[in-house]
Amino acid sequence: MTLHPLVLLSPHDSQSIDSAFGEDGHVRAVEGAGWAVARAIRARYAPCKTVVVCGPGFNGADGYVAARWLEVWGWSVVVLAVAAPKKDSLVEVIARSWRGRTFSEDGGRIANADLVVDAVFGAGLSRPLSDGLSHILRQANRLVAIDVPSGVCGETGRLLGSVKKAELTISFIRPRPAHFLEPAKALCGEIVCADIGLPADAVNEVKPRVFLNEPGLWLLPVADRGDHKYSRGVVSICGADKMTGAVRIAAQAARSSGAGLVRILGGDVALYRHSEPGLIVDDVPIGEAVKDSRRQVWLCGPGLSNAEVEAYLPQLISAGKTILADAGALGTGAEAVEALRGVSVITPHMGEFRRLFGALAESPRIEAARQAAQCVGAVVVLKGSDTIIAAPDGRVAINQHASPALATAGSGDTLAGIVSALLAGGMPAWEASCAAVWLHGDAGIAAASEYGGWPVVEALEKGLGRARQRAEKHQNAKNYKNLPFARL
Ligand SMILES: NC(=O)C1=CN([C@@H]2O[C@H](COP(=O)(O)OP(=O)(O)OC[C@H]3O[C@@H](n4cnc5c(N)ncnc54)[C@H](O)[C@@H]3O)[C@@H](O)[C@H]2O)[C@@H](O)CC1
Ligand SMILES: Nc1ncnc2c1ncn2[C@@H]1O[C@H](COP(=O)(O)OP(=O)(O)O)[C@@H](O)[C@H]1O
Ligand SMILES: [K+]
Repeated sequence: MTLHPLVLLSPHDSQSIDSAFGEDGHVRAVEGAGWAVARAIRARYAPCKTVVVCGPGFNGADGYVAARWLEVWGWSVVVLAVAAPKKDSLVEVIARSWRGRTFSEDGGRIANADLVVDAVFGAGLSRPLSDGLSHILRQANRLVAIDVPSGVCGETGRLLGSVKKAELTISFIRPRPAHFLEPAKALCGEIVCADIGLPADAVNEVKPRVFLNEPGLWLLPVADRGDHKYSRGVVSICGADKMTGAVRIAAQAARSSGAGLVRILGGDVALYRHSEPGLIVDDVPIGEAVKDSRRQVWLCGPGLSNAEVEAYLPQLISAGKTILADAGALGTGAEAVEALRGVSVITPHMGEFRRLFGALAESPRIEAARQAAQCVGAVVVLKGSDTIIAAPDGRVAINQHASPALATAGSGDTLAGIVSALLAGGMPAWEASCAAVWLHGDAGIAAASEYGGWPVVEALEKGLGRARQRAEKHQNAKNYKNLPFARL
């Protein structure tokens, strides 16, 4: 058994791995980690005046090993030991293998160095970084971080103090959630992940719950000779009377991402009938429509008023439909949360999330999304530049594959349409949501390159067929070449 390539390691997972290493194994792991750090640096920088700032734990230990290798390769290296390792600890033994110049006071060395290596604290930091330490690191001109820039909480991406931005961050085995979560993400620079070996026992110890959202985490259904429109899936969308554009955008996105049939029910029926000819428009009561067992998947929310949501949502829930609730269906406070019980997926942006869940919005986004998913019993897609997809069972995916070009009105409706199409295609809710976020991001990246960075929302749907094709290609690849970090 191996660890899935898309797993992101929490500090807790790392501790489980470290205990599986045993003492000898741990020394080998630190040797491997320090060597990887030195190699990653050597591959990117010419030999220069370097200060390695070492803390008291294993992050510091990696720093001592990296210093040793850089010096072997002829670099001018000094260590600034900002805290001594614990007496008689393994870190102390490893630190002694560094025989070069060591200082305990900065004395202006950091400001004068060409390169500073931050080996002070790793991802498991539990207390805020002291002002003294952050002052020292902030003087660096160019910084390379081991594991995470010191002061970053590896699990949540929160900053525990004032953190200096790194140009390069080198992590081990698998990246950390923080490497892809704001605000930490913006401070990590290029991410390199080094393979330092993993004891077989460790794989069983790690219970991965956080993943990078890339093809291979999920599998899209592929086109088959025997397909017919019902096998590809039917999406039904609750029609709005006034904000009809949102409904049409969602409908087009659902069709462009593979739904066999998309129907709009109610709202401004005349307008919908005169819009895209591929749409089917119904003017029957919702109570009638839910009796059709082929119409299992419903999108409720884009463009809808409160009154419209009240007319649709309870009937859909009591009919046991698979529901995606977005926009207008995401109301205010505990009563609105209660009204959502029974839906499969909700897709709030941060404003909608705050309105629904109040104080929970103040928690780190990954924790907030996970708790909200447990609270509603639905998949929560917390949108943003680092969209988080949380399942009620605790699984979380973090999406990187996106573009700021998506920050345009109606882009959320596009996403809702894609999720609906994948649900209708038979994917489970979390997988459908993850895949949809990736396809949406891919369409955004493609539209940005085609329209000079500033596409209108209607351009997104045009990229969805190709996005799906790219996802199918990558999801079948064994080598995971297209990840947003380099591998060593
Ligand atoms: N499994 C893995 O992922 C591996 C991780 N390795 C390294 O191991 C590191 C983790 O090692 P540790 O768990 O020793 O963590 P750290 O090296 O971050 O050190 C934690 C130590 O600092 C103290 N501390 C925490 N916050 C503090 C604060 N604000 N002020 C002062 N002291 C504070 C703690 O009490 C503890 O003694 C990783 O960052 C990575 O560099 C590698 O050596 C090999 C394998
Ligand atoms: N800077 C960004 N980088 C990547 N994706 C973004 C960015 N800004 C917004 N998005 C994405 O665009 C979509 C916007 O959705 P939403 O706010 O609901 O828009 P609307 O309600 O106008 O349709 C979300 O999927 C979000 O993740
Ligand atoms: K560090």
